[in-house]
Amino acid sequence: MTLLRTIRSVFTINARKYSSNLQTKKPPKILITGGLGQLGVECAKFLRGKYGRDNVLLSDIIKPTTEVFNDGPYIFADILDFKGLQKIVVDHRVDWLIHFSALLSAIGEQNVPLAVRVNIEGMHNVIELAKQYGLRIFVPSTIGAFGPDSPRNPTPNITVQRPRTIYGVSKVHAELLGEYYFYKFGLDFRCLRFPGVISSDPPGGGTTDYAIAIFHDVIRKGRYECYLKPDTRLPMMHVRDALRALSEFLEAPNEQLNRRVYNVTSMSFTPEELADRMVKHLPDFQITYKPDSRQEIADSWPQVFDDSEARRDWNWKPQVNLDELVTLMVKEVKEKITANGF
Ligand SMILES: NC(=O)C1=CN([C@@H]2O[C@H](COP(=O)(O)OP(=O)(O)OC[C@H]3O[C@@H](n4cnc5c(N)ncnc54)[C@H](O)[C@@H]3O)[C@@H](O)[C@H]2O)C=CC1
Ligand SMILES: CC(=O)[C@H](N)C(=O)O
Repeated sequence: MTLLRTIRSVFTINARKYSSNLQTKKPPKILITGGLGQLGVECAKFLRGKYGRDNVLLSDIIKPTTEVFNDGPYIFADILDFKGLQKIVVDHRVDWLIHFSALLSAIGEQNVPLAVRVNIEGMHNVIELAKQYGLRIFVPSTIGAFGPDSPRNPTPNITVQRPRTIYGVSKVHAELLGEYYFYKFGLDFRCLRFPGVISSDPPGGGTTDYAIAIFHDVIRKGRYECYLKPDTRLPMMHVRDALRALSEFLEAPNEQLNRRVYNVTSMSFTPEELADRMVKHLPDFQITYKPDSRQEIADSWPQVFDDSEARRDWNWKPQVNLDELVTLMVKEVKEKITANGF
């Protein structure tokens, strides 16, 4: 059999398996790695609403809160332990893998060897795992996969990628490896490049974290010291849109996808513009600016992200604009502070 025919037949088998799943409405069994970070818990809630509580397995290497533990299945999974991952996929009959484990941009610069292990070695493990067991695999990439040589306003889907953080380098590596496995082995690899994702959960140590921290500090203390300059423009998105993008993209039929890696975004704003919109809800707060090493990272990232290919191929469309994002965040952060003092 020629290589091309082999790839086609792997595809046909996977596509048949999935379309028969859709016809019988058998929901996929989904494993989320790195699930106790900013995105994982919300993602599990969202997907459990869609596919059923027991069909979404949340995993991480840290101990879950009682609330997370009671919310649905949770297991220990270290992405650096290949055999452990194999056992989970077999024991739980996993169909889809959502790979969230990572060290983000700012924290990655503080521990480069660990970022290499988690972001690069970990990626090697999960992609081999997905290939071995015929899983559909989703790996998020980021605006951080671009660098100072990339066009910044707008940044198209295909352009120069020369990031200057280990986080960015590891994400470009993940994108390329995933595309390679797709072409070589027919692996159903899917990847979205997210902008800064905003939610009320604590962020994991990125450059866009200010847009979350500002709500917590202003609501609790009435002031915020921002580590980026007031005019630093970055692409952003509310978590509601991010999870909807992930879910719609995961469900898109293969025939609709011209790429395995897509830019997605909702909006772009600066700290100053965000603070201006917040004043409507929280009139008396102070913001000061004290740029640190994250400024250099932000200055090398896209300012405006071009997601026209995602809009064209699988009908991506954001729903939450800046005013709605501020309204949602004020409400959600207040609720979180009341509930657990965070
Ligand atoms: N939050 C954001 O603004 C954006 C996130 N992304 C991507 O989405 C994914 C999830 O992001 P967040 O939830 O914000 O990250 P996070 O930093 O909040 O969470 C990452 C999780 O990975 C876990 N982890 C670390 N080492 C591990 C290991 N050896 N085995 C298993 N898990 C391990 C950590 O315990 C942590 O819970 C990441 O891949 C990130 O690059 C992409 C763009 C934007
Ligand atoms: C945009 C991201 O990937 C993340 N939030 C970070 O700032 O590192």
